Formats: sequence, C-alpha cells, structure tokens
Amino acid sequence: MTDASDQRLVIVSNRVARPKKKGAAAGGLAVGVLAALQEHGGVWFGWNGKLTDGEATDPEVITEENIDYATIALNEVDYEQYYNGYSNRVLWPVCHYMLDFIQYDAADFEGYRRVNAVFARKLMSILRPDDIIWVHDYHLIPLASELRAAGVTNPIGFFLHVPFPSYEAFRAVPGHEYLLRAMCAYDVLGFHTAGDLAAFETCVREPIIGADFLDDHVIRVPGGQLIADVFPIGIDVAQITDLAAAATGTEEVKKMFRSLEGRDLIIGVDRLDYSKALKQRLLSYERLLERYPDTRSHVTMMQIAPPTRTGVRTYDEIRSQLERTSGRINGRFAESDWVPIRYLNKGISRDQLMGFFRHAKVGLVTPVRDGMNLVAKEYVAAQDPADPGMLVLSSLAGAARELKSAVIVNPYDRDDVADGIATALAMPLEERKQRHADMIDVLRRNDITRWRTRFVEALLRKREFSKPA
Ligand SMILES: O=P(O)(O)OC[C@H]1O[C@H](O[C@H]2O[C@H](CO)[C@@H](O)[C@H](O)[C@H]2O)[C@H](O)[C@@H](O)[C@@H]1O
Ligand SMILES: O=c1ccn([C@@H]2O[C@H](COP(=O)(O)OP(=O)(O)O)[C@@H](O)[C@H]2O)c(=O)[nH]1
Repeated sequence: MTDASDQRLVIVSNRVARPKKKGAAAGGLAVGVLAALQEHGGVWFGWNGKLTDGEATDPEVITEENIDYATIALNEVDYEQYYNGYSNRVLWPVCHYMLDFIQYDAADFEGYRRVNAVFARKLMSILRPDDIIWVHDYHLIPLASELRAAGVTNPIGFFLHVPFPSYEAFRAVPGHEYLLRAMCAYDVLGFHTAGDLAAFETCVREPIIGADFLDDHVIRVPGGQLIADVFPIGIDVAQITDLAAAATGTEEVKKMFRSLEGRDLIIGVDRLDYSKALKQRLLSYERLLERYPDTRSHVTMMQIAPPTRTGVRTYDEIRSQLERTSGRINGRFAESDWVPIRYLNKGISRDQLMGFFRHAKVGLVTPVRDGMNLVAKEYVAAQDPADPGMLVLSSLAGAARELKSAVIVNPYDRDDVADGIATALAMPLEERKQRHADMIDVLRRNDITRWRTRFVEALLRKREFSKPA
C-alpha cells in the first residue's frame, strides 16, 4: 500500500480558518481540520469568509508554515441559498433530528447544487493528479459527483461532522434521494459514531440505492463500491494540556479566577445554536439552585456563547430567548454580592478558553444532538490531573460514546442534569482522579493523528482494491 505521507492531502470544507487571521471561526470542524493539517501539511480549500457581487472568485493561495490555504469568495445570492438556505435551514436540522426547524425552499436546493458545482470547478484548477481529496461536511455532499462528472479520478473521501439521521427522518428532506446518490460517489464515507453509520445504512438499504453490505465496511452501490466506517474526531491532548497549564498564568485568566472569590465555576462553551440546547441548560441550572439550596452563592455558571449563522432567523431567536432566560434566573436568585449566571455573547481565544476550563469545577456540555462536541474533549484534557474538574455530558453528544466516565445526563430531563451537576460538584477527589485518568486514556488512544491517519489509510485501501486486476 502507498504511504499516506507520499501524496498531497487536499482538504475541502465550506469554512477555512487560517490560524493567524483575526477572529477565526469558533467551530469544531475548523479546529479539527487545522490540527490534522498542521501535522501532515497539505492544502485547505474552501470559502474565505467574503462575499462578492459577481461570480465566485478564483482560488487565492496563501502559504503559512506547511499549509497552503486556497480560498474563494462566494457570490452573495449563492451563499445565502447554499449556506444559510439548504445547508443550515434543511440539512443541519434534519441531521440533528429537529425536523420542525426545516425551512425548505426549492431555490435554496438549486443554489446548493450550483455552489457545489462552483466548488468543483475552482478546486480542479489547483488539483494535481496524485492528490488525495478529503471533503468535509454536509455543505459539500455533492462535490464528489461533480468532480467525477468532470473527469477527476483522484481518491475522494467525505467526512460528516454532524450526526447522520436514520431513513425515517432523512426521507423528510426534499432532495434526499439526490443526496444519497451523491454520497455514493465517494470512495470513503466517514462518520463520528457507530450510531451515525448505522443510520446511514438504513438509508442506503432502501431501494433508492439498494446497497449490498460486504466485509470490512465495504458497501456495494450502483456504479461501484465504497467504504463506510466510523472515525471519531479526536484532539491533540498534549497541546491542550500545555495550553491550559500555560494560560493559568495569564492576567486574563487570573482576573477571572479572582473574580470567583472562591466559588466553584461551572462552564459551558457553545456556538449559539439550537442543537446545543442552551435555554434548557439554563433551566437545568435553575433546577440545581432550587433543589440544592446550598449551591446558591457558592457556584457561578459561565456560559460562553458566540453568535453563529446570524443570517438564519431561528438563530437570532434563540439569542433573545437566552437573554430573557438568563436575566430572569439572575433576577430570581442574585444577591448583592453574587450573580448566578455570567452570560457572554462572544467567542474567546482558545488559549484563554483552556485556562478557564482548567479552573472550572464542572464542564457542562448538554446538547440535544451533537456530531461529536470537541469542547467536551478539550475540557477533560485541560484539567489538572492532581485535582481535575468533572465533565457533565449529554448522552446525545457523539463524545458520550467515548467519554463514558463523564457524568452522563439526558439534556431533556432538567432534574437529571441538575442532579448530574450536583454529583460532579460533590465528587470526591479520588473518584474524580480515576474518572479523569480513564477519559484521558481514551482521548490519547484516539487522538487527532489517529483520526487523520485512519481516514487517509481507508482511502488508500479503497484505491488498492478497486484497481483493475
Ligand atoms: O461553520 P459554522 O456554520 O459557523 O459552524 C461551525 C461548525 O459547526 C459544526 O461542527 C461540527 O464539527 C465538530 C468537529 O467534528 C463536531 O464536534 C460538532 O459536533 C459538529 O457540530 C459543523 O459541522 C461545521 O461544518 C461548522 O463549521
Ligand atoms: O469562544 C469560543 C468557542 C468555541 N471555541 C472552539 O470551537 C470549537 C467548538 O467545537 P465543538 O465540536 O464543541 O462544536 P461545534 O461548534 O463545532 O458544533 C472548540 O474547539 C472550541 O474550543 C473557541 O475557540 N472559542
């Protein structure tokens, strides 16, 4: 088999986040892809965050260290239809099993396909014959079929960062037949969890595709074979631990710590997205204050919630919901020297975040659905092993499949979340140390390097067995 490092890795995603660029996006895909590329080197192709009145621009290539960032600006209407429209008003909600949030418009679907064709054309202008192409996320499902139609024969893999819904949910989406056929144009399909893979299998088992399941994760589909497997994204554990330890010495982190005045910190960090269930989280925290009166004045909850997808109405609505709910809870419980919730409607730098994590007695991660949730993994890696804080984690986040030693809760059950937080706050040191060691072990075994190498190896394996004899 060819060595993965011999060939150039070309990563394609909607969002490209250059680390030296101010205000780089707060999102797990960008964090994970950057970490994978920093180790291996290669090209990262995608949208540069800018909009143009005219046609999408040609790729502009900027090299920083071992990565070439090749980015394009998108036409404003195209972007609205492809990103805000079909990607975030249709695919995002269905993938998170939230069908009531779907707002379908045929023009958006058209725009989604058009922009994928644009991505294919622009990408082809920088491709080399032996590049390995790795496409990321639901924005770009049709990319491989567009590239194949244009004659590209390179290996092409696809990784889905969000959950994949079962057929019973997916068939609600106008265009789902097209999407399933488009997925079958890839050589390798990757999912975060066994549950997502199983859900995908329920879709391709249907007559639309009529797949046959062979050994070794190989699926026979019309026109060929593909590999569909589970590749849970990981983190660089040592890097996070070092960042966290270093950040505790910075003035910003020390200032935050002093302001707690000895209270226990409960921290939540999430894009302001309905899948993160932030209103329910605040209500669970309110339940904690009701059921465990001793916690009043002794804990502080800090919720960091950077705005996201502000062009989509449902996202603007949850912001005002959250402001109302935190205001009400603070009004109900605050004392002259204590405010129960600190709500920050902005993103903060990773370094500072890791420092905050290290000081937090509880990391609160309670989405109603999440592909993985890197915050959960980072929180664990940022802890001091001699006195670690405890993760309270939703059973519906992909991360819960791996971090089984966290305090696992059902985010729909406020009592369960409140009890989980109380358990974490009161957990004896020896138990915290043991659970932390178990979780660190899992994180080290399945880190960011393993995620990348396993995926690229699967792509090369697929190429080997599909070569003509
Ligand atoms: O690019 P945005 O629209 O601003 O959104 C940010 C990213 O959100 C999603 O991230 C997912 O990827 C993480 C890493 O695999 C995973 O931990 C998390 O559960 C997912 O929600 C989205 O999938 C990305 O495309 C966005 O860039
Ligand atoms: O203010 C913030 C908020 C989040 N993040 C990072 O953004 C990523 C969020 O990824 P996650 O998988 O938890 O969720 P997503 O936003 O991708 O759904 C994590 O690496 C966070 O450390 C950050 O750097 N600053």
